Amino acid sequence: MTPPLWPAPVASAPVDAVVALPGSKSVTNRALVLAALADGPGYVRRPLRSRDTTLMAAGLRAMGVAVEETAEGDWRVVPAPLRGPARVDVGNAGTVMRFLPPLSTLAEGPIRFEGDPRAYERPLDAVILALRDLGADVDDGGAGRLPMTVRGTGGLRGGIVEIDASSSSQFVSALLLSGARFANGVEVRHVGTSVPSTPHIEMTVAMLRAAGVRVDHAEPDVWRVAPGPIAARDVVVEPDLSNAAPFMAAALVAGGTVTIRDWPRETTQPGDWLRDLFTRMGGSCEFTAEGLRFTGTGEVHGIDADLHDVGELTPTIAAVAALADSPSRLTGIAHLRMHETDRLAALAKEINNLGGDVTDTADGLEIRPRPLRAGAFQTYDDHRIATAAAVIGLVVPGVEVENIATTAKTLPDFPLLWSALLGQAAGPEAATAS
Ligand SMILES: O=C(O)C1=C[C@@H](OP(=O)(O)O)[C@@H](O)[C@H](O)C1
Ligand SMILES: C=C(OP(=O)(O)O)C(=O)O
Repeated sequence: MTPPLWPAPVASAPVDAVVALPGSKSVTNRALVLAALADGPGYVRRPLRSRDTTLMAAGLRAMGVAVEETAEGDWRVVPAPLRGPARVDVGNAGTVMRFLPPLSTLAEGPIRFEGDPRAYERPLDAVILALRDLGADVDDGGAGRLPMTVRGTGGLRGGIVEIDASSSSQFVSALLLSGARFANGVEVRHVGTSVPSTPHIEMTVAMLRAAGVRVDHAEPDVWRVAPGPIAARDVVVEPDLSNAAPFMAAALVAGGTVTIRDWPRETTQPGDWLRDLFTRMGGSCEFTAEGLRFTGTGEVHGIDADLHDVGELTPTIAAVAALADSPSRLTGIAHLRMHETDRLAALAKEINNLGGDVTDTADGLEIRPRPLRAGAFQTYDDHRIATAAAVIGLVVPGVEVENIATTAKTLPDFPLLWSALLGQAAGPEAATAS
C-alpha cells in the first residue's frame, strides 16, 4: 500500500524551541563496530536507534556478538569469536555495507551480505579489491558490488593497500576500523582525486585512538593502523549534528530561535560546519549552558560553498538556498549522485517541480531562488531529501512529502520532533514513521 502523502506543516509564527536530538548515526555505528572487536564488554550509551543502527547491531549479532539492551536504554556489547554462516542485511546503510565486510574477514565461516536494491548500486569495489589484496576470499560474482559473500577464515593478513576512495570516505574508515585486528595491521594509501567527507575519517581516527589503537596519519592520503588490541570502552554518543540541519534551517527560513541541546564544543561531526554555513546564510549562533542557540530572521542569503567535506548537509542547504534572496552555488559534491539516491538530480527535479530554478552540474547545484508553489515532493527513499522537503514546506503552503517514513533511516521520530518544534500537534502520519 502506498503511504499517504505527509502534509508538511507551515510555520505560522517564528519558531522558538529547544530540540533534543537522538545520537549520531556515524558515531553509533563506529562505536558498535569497535565494541564488537574490543578486548572485553563495553557500552554504547545514548545510541541512535534508527534503521541504520539497528541493522548494524543485527549484523554484528548475526556474526556472534551480543548487543544487549540495558535497563537505562543503552547497548552493552559483548565481543565473541566471530562466526558464519551468517546473513547480514545492510539495508541502504553505507556504514553497514562498508564497515562490516572488513570485520567479517575475521569470522570463521561464510558471511553473506545483502540489502536494498539501492545498496546493490552503491560503490563498494574499492573495499572488495582492498580486502582481496589484504588476503581475503570475497565472492561478489565479479560485480564489484553487493550482494556478496566473504569467506572468513578467522583472521586476515593485512598490510599495505592502495585504494581509490574518491567516491566515498567510508572505504577508508571501513579498513581502518577493523585494521588493528589484522595480523599486520593496515596501511591504506588513497590514490585518485580527493577523498570526500574527511571529517568522517577524522572521526574514525579519533575513535580508534580513544580505544588505544595507534593510528598514524602524518602523510596526506595515507593512514597506518598498528596491529593490536582495541580497548573496550564506555562511549556516550553525541547528538546527530547532521540531523540538526533541518531544525536550524527552520529558524533561518521562518525566523526565530532553535536551541540544539548538548551540542558538543569539540567534535569531528561534519554537522559542526552548520554553525558557519548557516551564519553565512543569515543566521547567528551562540553556545549556551543548554547547547547551541541558533537564531534566524526569516531572511536568507544565498551561498557559494564547497561542500566536499560535508556532503551530507547538502539537501538541507539546497532547500534553504531555494528560499534565499540571492543565488547559490554548491560544489565539490559529485559523489552525492551515489548516495541514498542521486541527490543532485533529486533535489533539482523536486525543487523545480514546485516552480524552482535549480541546475544539477557535474559536481554540484546552482540554485536561483524563485517563488515556490504547492505540490508533491518525491523523496526517493532518502531521509535527507524528506527533511529538506519539510524545510521548504514551512514557508510554502501545500507541500506534500511522499514517504516521510523514510526518515527512519536516521531519525525515526522526525514527524513528532518537527510538530513539537512548531508547537503543533502531530498528525496521524507521524505514527507511520516511528
Ligand atoms: O562514515 C560515515 O559515517 C559517513 C561518511 C559519509 O559518506 P561519504 O564519504 O560516502 O559521503 C557521509 O556522507 C555518510 O552519511 C556517513
Ligand atoms: C550518505 C548518507 O548515508 P550512508 O551512511 O548510507 O552513506 C547520509 O546519511 O547522508
